[in-house]
Amino acid sequence: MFSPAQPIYPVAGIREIEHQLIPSAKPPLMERAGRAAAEDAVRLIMDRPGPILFACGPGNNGGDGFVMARQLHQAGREVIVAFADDPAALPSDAGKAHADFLHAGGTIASDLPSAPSQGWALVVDALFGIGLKRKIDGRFADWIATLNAQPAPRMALDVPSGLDADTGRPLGPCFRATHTTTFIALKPGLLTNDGPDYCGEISVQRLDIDCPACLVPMGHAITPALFETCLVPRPRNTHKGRHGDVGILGGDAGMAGAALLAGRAALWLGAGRVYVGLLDPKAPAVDHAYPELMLRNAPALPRQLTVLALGPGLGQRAEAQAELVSAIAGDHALVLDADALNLLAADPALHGAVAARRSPTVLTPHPAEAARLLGCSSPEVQGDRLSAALALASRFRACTVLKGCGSLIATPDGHWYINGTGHPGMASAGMGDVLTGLVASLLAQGWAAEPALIAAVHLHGAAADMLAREGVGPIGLTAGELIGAARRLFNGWLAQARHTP
Ligand SMILES: NC(=O)C1=CN([C@@H]2O[C@H](COP(=O)(O)OP(=O)(O)OC[C@H]3O[C@@H](n4cnc5c(N)ncnc54)[C@H](O)[C@@H]3O)[C@@H](O)[C@H]2O)[C@@H](O)CC1
Ligand SMILES: [K+]
Repeated sequence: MFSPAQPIYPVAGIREIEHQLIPSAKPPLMERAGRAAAEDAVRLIMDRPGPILFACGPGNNGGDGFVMARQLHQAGREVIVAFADDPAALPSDAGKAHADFLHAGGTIASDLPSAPSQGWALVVDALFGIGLKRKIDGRFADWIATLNAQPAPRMALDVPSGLDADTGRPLGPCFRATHTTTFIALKPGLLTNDGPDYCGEISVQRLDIDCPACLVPMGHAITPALFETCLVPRPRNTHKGRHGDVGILGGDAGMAGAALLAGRAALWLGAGRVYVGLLDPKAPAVDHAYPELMLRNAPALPRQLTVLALGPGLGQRAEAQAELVSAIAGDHALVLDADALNLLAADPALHGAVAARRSPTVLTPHPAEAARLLGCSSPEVQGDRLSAALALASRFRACTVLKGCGSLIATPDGHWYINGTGHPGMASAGMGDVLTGLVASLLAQGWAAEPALIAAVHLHGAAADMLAREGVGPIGLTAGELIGAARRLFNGWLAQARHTP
């Protein structure tokens, strides 16, 4: 069985849940959070000897730290708590947690003590959570530097201090956790941008609450459960005409490989027929390594296609621009990638035509392409990846993936998803072309755009992860190698899926 897709709430959504639940929750949410974190800590450090160091901040995140420290102290662990603010200024629940810790016999230091000779068993960051308002500086910045330098497992409560929980952007100095225990639900910033580098392994402690209907749009972390209903075996009585005709259009001089990679990915994931239209007039007429691909000069590409993917190796010559105009006008499903996106960005007159298409459109920009389409800079896109993906999906009425660490998928209806598969070895040429081929293939086989894009993005990363486990990568993994792994994995998913007739 596939594990269920976990909900993700932006900070405003978590605040709404807290607002609804905190007044009546028994035991209080902070008590539950601290206890759950203490259980995670025990699992994490098992028999590792030595004291546990806590750095507690001036808000409720600090309160979680006091509860957790009290739990571990009462369980017989040596805990050292650093807290340098005025206890009277703590919010009420945190003030109570502070008092309870002292009452249980705990002691509090006003600065981080020097490391014990045998080292800390664990360091716990309870400085700031979702209440972070600005860059951390001064004493807290010094504390974070000291904590990050400890050769011990490092655990963050709720969010690594310094990380923006919505965007995954460190606002300045940031705790670098090896484990993050997050409360109530995942937040987008833990999963995208720099978030994964700062969070380490993440565990979600729901605190036994039922998330009430939340006013803020909610996303999901992708698992195959999201597209399981599309993983349907083929009838035995079938033929290639029922599994879609894919056209890949691109491959200008020197870039034929990009289009060929996309074509092979489409074929190996099950498309019925794959045509590759190449803009380079001197392009070969056959791919001898993969003769199943039907190569054409771009003008001779059949136009009666189920899906056209425009972009891999396309270049930006006038011919490419003309292909973009005609592709947008076609009534097939359309995937726009790479230079097709750059050409679209440069011609705002086409934007309305994309949004008005009746057949599904999928956009696959990386941050620089997204920035061109939105008329802003890449750092602005990276500064709020979720908003950028949602804006593109809405503006072009197209399912959109904003690629990069924690790829974000947004739909025109405002649904969004974050992908957790993949690794840094995928930062290499041709990976995007393969993704384009995978999504085109699923569209060709009748998948709706939303599950097709979710599945292709998840599969793309999961195939890379599988190869890395087998020793192929992370470093040195090539895009071509990914295609066979994606095929293997996808067939495994098909075999695993529960089929409701
Ligand atoms: N309210 C509750 O009962 C619960 C709260 N929870 C915890 O509480 C956290 C949120 O608590 P808060 O809203 O109090 O927020 P935080 O504890 O994250 O931080 C808020 C405090 O830090 C200050 N601050 C923010 N940025 C700063 C900076 N850069 N430098 C110096 N000071 C800064 C604020 O002025 C405020 O005093 C969650 O992340 C979670 O850990 C959980 O225990 C669940 C229950
Ligand atoms: K924290």
